[in-house]
Amino acid sequence: MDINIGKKAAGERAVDFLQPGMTVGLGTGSTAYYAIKRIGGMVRDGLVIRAVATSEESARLAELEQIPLVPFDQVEVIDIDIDGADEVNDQLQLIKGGGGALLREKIIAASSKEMIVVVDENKLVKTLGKFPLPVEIIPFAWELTFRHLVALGANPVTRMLGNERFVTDNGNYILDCSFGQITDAVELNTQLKEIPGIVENGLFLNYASAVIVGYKDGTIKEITRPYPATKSF
Ligand SMILES: O=C[C@H](O)[C@H](O)[C@H](O)COP(=O)(O)O
Repeated sequence: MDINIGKKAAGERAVDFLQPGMTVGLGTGSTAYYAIKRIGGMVRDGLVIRAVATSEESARLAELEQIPLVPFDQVEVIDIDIDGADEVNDQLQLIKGGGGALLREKIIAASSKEMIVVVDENKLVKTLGKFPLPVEIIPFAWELTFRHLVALGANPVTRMLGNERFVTDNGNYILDCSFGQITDAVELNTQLKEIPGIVENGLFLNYASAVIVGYKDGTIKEITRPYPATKSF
């Protein structure tokens, strides 16, 4: 229960940065949930914004909350993206995709002027890699992609949902990859991008503009990037 106090504090605080007229990216997961819920309350109280969702799950929540959604292809730029993370290091590099939403999350983060990451205190790490890195792969020849990842030392495990393979919103599979401590995330990201069959991986290296950390006593800490995020597309 305590953990949700931190998630709620962080998720709700991020919403303070919204301004009327903005286009907002709605993240996925149990922390972004609190941001979406608060945005919903503000919209019902008269705040005019429009939003794009990073997953079907977040789109459903936004609809319940009466937040106006626009299809991503009708949006040129997103003002603020509020999203969670599975791990954050002190360079504001992230692992994301614990909920399987990494591909749309990365597309939306890359299209956003600001990405505010909301996490509870347990997500802060010195070195990325304790949380297995989610890698989204296309079903075609997935065994071959799996073998490429084994050769890279990824120890991949196919994500399951009950007895079936987990399938993303994009119709793909997820391999959860344990590389051990990821000391050079930039190099790993480059290596993963060279493997055919990988659609995207959960390393978000230059996206977060700020991280809001929520603690179990309800306090928050805001960490801003000392230099502007440079996004590579
Ligand atoms: O695919 C899911 C997303 O990347 C989530 O934002 C991430 O897993 C963090 O989720 P939560 O806030 O539930 O820990």
